[in-house]
Amino acid sequence: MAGPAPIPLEDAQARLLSLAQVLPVERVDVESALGRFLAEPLLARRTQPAAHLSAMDGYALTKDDLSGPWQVIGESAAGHPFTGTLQKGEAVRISTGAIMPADAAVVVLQEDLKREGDRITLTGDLPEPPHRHIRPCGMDFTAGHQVLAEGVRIGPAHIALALSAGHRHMPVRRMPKVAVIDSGDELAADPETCPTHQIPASNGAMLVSLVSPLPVDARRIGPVPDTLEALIGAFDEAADCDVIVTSGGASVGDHDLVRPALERWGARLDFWRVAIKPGKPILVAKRERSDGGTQIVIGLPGNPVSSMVTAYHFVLPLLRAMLGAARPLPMPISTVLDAPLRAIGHRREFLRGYWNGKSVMPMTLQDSGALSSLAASNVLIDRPAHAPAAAAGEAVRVFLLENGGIA
Ligand SMILES: Nc1nc2c(c(=O)[nH]1)N[C@H]1C(S)=C(S)[C@@H](COP(=O)(O)OP(=O)(O)OC[C@H]3O[C@@H](n4cnc5c(N)ncnc54)[C@H](O)[C@@H]3O)O[C@H]1N2
Ligand code: MOO
Repeated sequence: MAGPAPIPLEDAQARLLSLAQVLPVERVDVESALGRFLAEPLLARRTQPAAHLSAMDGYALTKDDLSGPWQVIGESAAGHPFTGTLQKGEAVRISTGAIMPADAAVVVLQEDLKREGDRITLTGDLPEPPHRHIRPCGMDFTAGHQVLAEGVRIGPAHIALALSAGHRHMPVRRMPKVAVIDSGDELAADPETCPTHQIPASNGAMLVSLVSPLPVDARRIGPVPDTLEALIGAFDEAADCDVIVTSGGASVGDHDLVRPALERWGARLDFWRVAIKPGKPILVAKRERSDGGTQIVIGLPGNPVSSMVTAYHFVLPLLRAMLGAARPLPMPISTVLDAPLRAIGHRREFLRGYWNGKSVMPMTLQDSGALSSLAASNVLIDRPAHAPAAAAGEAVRVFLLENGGIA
């Protein structure tokens, strides 16, 4: 069977994302929200700074008394504000982060003053403009205003911002349950005792690792032999999952049983075959569960690089969409080639490469079975269908892989 004509990547991604249902909201401790996606806009419950603060260590003065000398009459330290009144000819010692005395409007750096006992005289420059070293009340945010948008992925600074804005908890989406099924008679579960007619099952572990930086509850099933019964048994094992990912058995061979097994299991095929290389035989199906929930199955091609590339462009975006991400699809960056590339055929290609921060070197070995060059890569070079040959120095788009970093 030849199969349907492959559809363009963007169309396939749009179809998949239209199947995605955003998961229900739950509230979590802000401190454990790293990597989650904010489910509702977060409004500040307080103003920050809550008062005018000094941004430097020095002395606070009133605004029209800038020639000195001045008498030091007290101190405003962080956490211990000065509560008295400040007159002309007087100064308050002030530290970084401390509240400005009510009557003060200028902070002179201690480096620009000489102190003898409680008397200070100007030896350097006055601040220009005079309020330069003051952080005004509400500079960062004010109560009632939005500090974080819905769909933002929570990183370290978002955690600090949410706490500063007065939140101990934040709303996020429930973690999706994901099952990854390795399938194929040739797959050995134990890599240490793998005979010549088999290969160690490696895609399942790779795919679970790929999704693990996202807030998901992912597990691996298999390896499962090439029979309809075994595959249906594996799907049954994943009956509690929101997303099921298979690898292998997606193509047109006699032993490629994922599509018939899905049909028998009660899933409906949405699309099969996308015009990308590697990864053409990818399929997407949907199943309505008896409890009213929906399961999405993504059948990835078995070649390890095809599995990785299709998981990058389909599985990760689907999970991000279900988690409520504002931007589920990956964004490429632009760089230049270190070596020439050949012309491209009718399928858009994603070539493996190493990006050093300035330019990208394509891997010599581009076979979709080559894990060695995949592991040495940190980007996918995006070559459009029918692109002519490209010379070294030409601009290309690359997608950054989270593949062990760039060290
Ligand atoms: N006549 C045709 N043959 C093929 C076509 C086609 O259009 N016509 N498409 C080719 C393309 S493109 C791809 S990609 C592969 C994908 O096929 P399958 O998804 O059916 O994958 P398998 O045949 O099961 O396996 C391919 C390859 O990958 C190894 N593999 C599979 N699963 C794992 C795993 N879990 N861990 C490690 N390695 C795995 C498997 O042993 C094979 O070597 O089909 C082409 N054929
Ligand atoms: O599309 Mo296949 O994934 O070239 O190897």
